[in-house]
Amino acid sequence: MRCLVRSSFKIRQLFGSRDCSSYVSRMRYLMRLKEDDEACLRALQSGSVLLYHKLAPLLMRTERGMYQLPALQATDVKGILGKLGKDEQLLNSSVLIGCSDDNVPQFSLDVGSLEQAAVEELCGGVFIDLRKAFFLLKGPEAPLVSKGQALLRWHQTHGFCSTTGQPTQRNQAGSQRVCLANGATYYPQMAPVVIVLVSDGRRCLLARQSGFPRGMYSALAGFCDIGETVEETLRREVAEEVGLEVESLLYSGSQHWPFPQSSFMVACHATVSPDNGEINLDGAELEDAQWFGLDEIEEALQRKTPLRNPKGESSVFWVPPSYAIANKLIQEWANQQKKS
Ligand SMILES: NC(=O)c1ccc[n+]([C@@H]2O[C@H](COP(=O)([O-])OP(=O)(O)OC[C@H]3O[C@@H](n4cnc5c(N)ncnc54)[C@H](O)[C@@H]3O)[C@@H](O)[C@H]2O)c1
Ligand SMILES: [Mg+2]
Repeated sequence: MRCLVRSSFKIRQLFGSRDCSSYVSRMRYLMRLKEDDEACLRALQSGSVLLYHKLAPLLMRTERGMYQLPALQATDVKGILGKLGKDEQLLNSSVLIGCSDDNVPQFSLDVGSLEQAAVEELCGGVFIDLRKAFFLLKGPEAPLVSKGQALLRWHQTHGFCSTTGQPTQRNQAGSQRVCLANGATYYPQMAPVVIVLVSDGRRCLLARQSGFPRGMYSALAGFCDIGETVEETLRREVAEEVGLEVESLLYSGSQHWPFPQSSFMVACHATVSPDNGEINLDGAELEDAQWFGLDEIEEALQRKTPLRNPKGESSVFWVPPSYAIANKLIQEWANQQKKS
């Protein structure tokens, strides 16, 4: 199996236009905040805070009917806590998630212990389940909100050491937890997943699980087994799910995917021989898998929202929306086909 990586091209494309010195200073600043609890606590006082209620992020509706993240500062959050008669110390349980381009440290905080409606009223926003919120936000706000939720979720589910059973204690940034009994350090985790768009040179292969929304087909995906390389997972998943033997692969990009929990999606293109393209479906995981030609794919890519039949279900073929890395793979394949 051949493995091709468009490395130098990719690196220039991703980072070429950035102001390198300010990027480096921002990353060094974040690094320091992860290591220095007091510096992180000070940074929090002048930082921006994304609020969540039981892991649902707070969004604001704009005058044009769109949604965005409210620009809350730490002082705003203290004001809200004060008005609700709650201890300002709750702010200190915020976790560090990044630093904006204009050097403002960004945190996320779950206020699930407060009354949801009261917080919404004071903020002029609404807490929306991430599955919906993710698709309502534009640009870098969607990955930021999913990162904030992923880190909060990890803390909520890793309060105890799996060896001693004793409580673990977080650092101020929330980048790690330590067991006070045996000193074991735990770091936030993502589960690696390979997502692959298989092509036979003329058509691409998309599949659907029974739980997908009606009519939606996506690229094949699968979790990496422990000890596997990306290449091995890709080859195994394609063999398991559709019974095909991959001949070559090409890395495309990656994405943090928050559903159902944090996955690290590694996206690739792969080819199979057109002479051995007969699909042999694993019915336990997939409901259907089909080869699609360029015309069908282009039509599906142009469908912004799926068409609905009178029962409210989509009856046509459509593909995941632009935020999903599956969409990027399908788009790349279509562009490549049009060139050749
Ligand atoms: N962002 C995108 O464009 C996109 C597109 C398709 C799928 N996905 C995501 O890819 C992920 C994996 O796809 P899949 O469901 O086909 O995987 P899969 O083919 O590996 O099948 C899932 C099964 O794998 C097992 N499994 C092994 N390790 C696991 C782990 N760490 N967490 C959960 N289950 C594990 C479970 O038995 C589970 O039922 C899904 O979470 C899905 O949301 C993302
Ligand atoms: Mg799968």
